[in-house]
Amino acid sequence: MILQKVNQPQDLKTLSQEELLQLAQELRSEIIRVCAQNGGHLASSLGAVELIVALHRVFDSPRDRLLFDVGHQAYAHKILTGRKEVFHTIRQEGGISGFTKVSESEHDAITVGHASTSLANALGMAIARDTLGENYHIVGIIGDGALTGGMALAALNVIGERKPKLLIILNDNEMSISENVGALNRYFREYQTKKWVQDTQKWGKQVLEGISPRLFNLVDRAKEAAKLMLHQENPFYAWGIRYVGPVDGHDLPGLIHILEQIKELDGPTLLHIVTQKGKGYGVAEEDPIYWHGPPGFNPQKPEKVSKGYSWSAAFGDAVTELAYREPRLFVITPAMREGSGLVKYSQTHPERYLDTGICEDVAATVAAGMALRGLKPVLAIYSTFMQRAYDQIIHDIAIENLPVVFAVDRAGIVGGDGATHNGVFDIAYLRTVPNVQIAAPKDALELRAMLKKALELGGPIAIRYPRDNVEKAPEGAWPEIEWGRWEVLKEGSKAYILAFGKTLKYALEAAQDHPEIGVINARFLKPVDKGMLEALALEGYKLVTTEDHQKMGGFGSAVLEALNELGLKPDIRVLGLPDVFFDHGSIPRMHREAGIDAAAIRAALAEMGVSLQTVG
Ligand SMILES: CC(=O)c1sc(CCOP(=O)(O)OP(=O)(O)O)c(C)[n+]1Cc1cnc(C)nc1N
Ligand SMILES: [Mg+2]
Repeated sequence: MILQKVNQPQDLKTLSQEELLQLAQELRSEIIRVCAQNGGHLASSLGAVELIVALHRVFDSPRDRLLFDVGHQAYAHKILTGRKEVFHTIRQEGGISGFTKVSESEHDAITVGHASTSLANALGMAIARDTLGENYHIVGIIGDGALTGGMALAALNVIGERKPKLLIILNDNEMSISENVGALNRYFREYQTKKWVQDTQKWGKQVLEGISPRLFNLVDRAKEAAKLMLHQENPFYAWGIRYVGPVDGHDLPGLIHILEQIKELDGPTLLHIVTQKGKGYGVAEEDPIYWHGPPGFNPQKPEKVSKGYSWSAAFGDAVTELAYREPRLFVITPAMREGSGLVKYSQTHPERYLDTGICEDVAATVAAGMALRGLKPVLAIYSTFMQRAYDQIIHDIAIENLPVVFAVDRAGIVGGDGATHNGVFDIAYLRTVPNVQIAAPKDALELRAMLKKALELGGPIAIRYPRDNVEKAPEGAWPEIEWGRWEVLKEGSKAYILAFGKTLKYALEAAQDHPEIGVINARFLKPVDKGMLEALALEGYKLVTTEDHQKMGGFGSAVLEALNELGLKPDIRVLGLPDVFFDHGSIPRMHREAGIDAAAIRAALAEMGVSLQTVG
């Protein structure tokens, strides 16, 4: 086993070419083994194995800085940089992160999880290096999906002008999570579709002329392509960036050779490598979408597993049905078709579906444009990724009170993806924006009711739901909902728990068998239901709010502000996530630690003197 001899990157310097090739295979086996037990970003990491071996062979981490965009493809990097003994803990409770993380290793140049940040970060590092008169290499490794992000494209614009010595590696596997989208992606597909360009170049014109005019034309196209390959129209040249490629991203000796050739070039160089997502593992090569981030599996007999009926599926079913009833409905996703439950919708309503690529800011303002011109856009977006569209929500949507519905998925702590992916700020950052309303359904039926009503009401409305399974709503069910009104789920004689989303189950659990404790489905978070709140306070009930969101600025804050406006001071406790980041791990454990679960609710009630007699 070569891997046994490798503990740090410098151990690669003495390996022979055969040993490096063997090492790549061993890395692949280890990534498959660990992803089989833990789940994780399998296909992306398999596709980057040769690249990472070549990088650590040619460059000297941690002196040289390797910046992995998104950081989900860096499993081989983690193994090669002193973490092979703990790699089996990846994404697990107390284990290493599934992304690169500065605080985890000196070899991790950036802490990531959100896409498209590596190039701006690399530019900043290059400026720091040059300003301080230091001398080391900086390499930004970015996928074709991440390159659809505005941050990445804008960074290229600055890099091309400032021209620091910087290597950018475009890892192009034609995939984001779904198939990749965008004009740049199309450019690379059309003009460097490797096979026919290489074939025609190989055959030569005279051979083809003798065969048939059709093939002759093929050569002309190849000539055209060659002209493009000579960068006549290559966009990177417009950005002032040297373009090298495309090259085979799995040809380890070739990669090492070319990296050694271009390593010392001055100014910014982009090396375009073409890889296969899932390389080296059949099922992942065949279906890089499912195997982008699978749950655990049997490595000898890998099979797709159903993760149950999720809130995302409930949303997808709802908009798919709604689109037949509402011809102006248009659904937008920023590169999260599968994650947002939109595969079926994209097939049944392709003419009213847009995947913008990984650019939430663009997606939000496209929705604004649609709304300004008579459509009813629904932007399907994860809470954490909606952070990228904050100014667009304010500036392009809320000021004019445009009818845009935000279907906010993954609201709350998400588990394995950790701090970069938790959806725990959206209530706070949306609540402060005038005209924006925020709702949280308790089940799939209520989600349908809210979606339908939101499209009728108009204005910017966020409907948020957690990463969780939910009971499927009957097809065709479109219940009404009293907009803005909370719902009493259980009467109480002394206290009420105000909850929504995942914490509703904690509230019902805390109140179970306790007649003195009532539960309210506080399904409208902005505006809160002041009428019901006033009645509860005036009748002297003790109140507990609980939310899977930062306490600061969350739902509980909204309730306190409303009580203050009402001039009421009931005995109340606000439970929410403390002012820290929650890393990857078990959601129930984090909820317990954060003090938002049933035990915490009961403790808060006891502390307010509500004795819990158990009945029944
Ligand atoms: C992990 C995660 O959240 C990923 S990985 C990924 C595809 C990246 O494609 P790329 O071509 O860059 O890499 P590849 O997988 O090797 O093909 C997306 C869209 N996401 C979700 C996502 C959405 N939006 C933002 C801002 N960041 C992230 N990370
Ligand atoms: Mg890709």
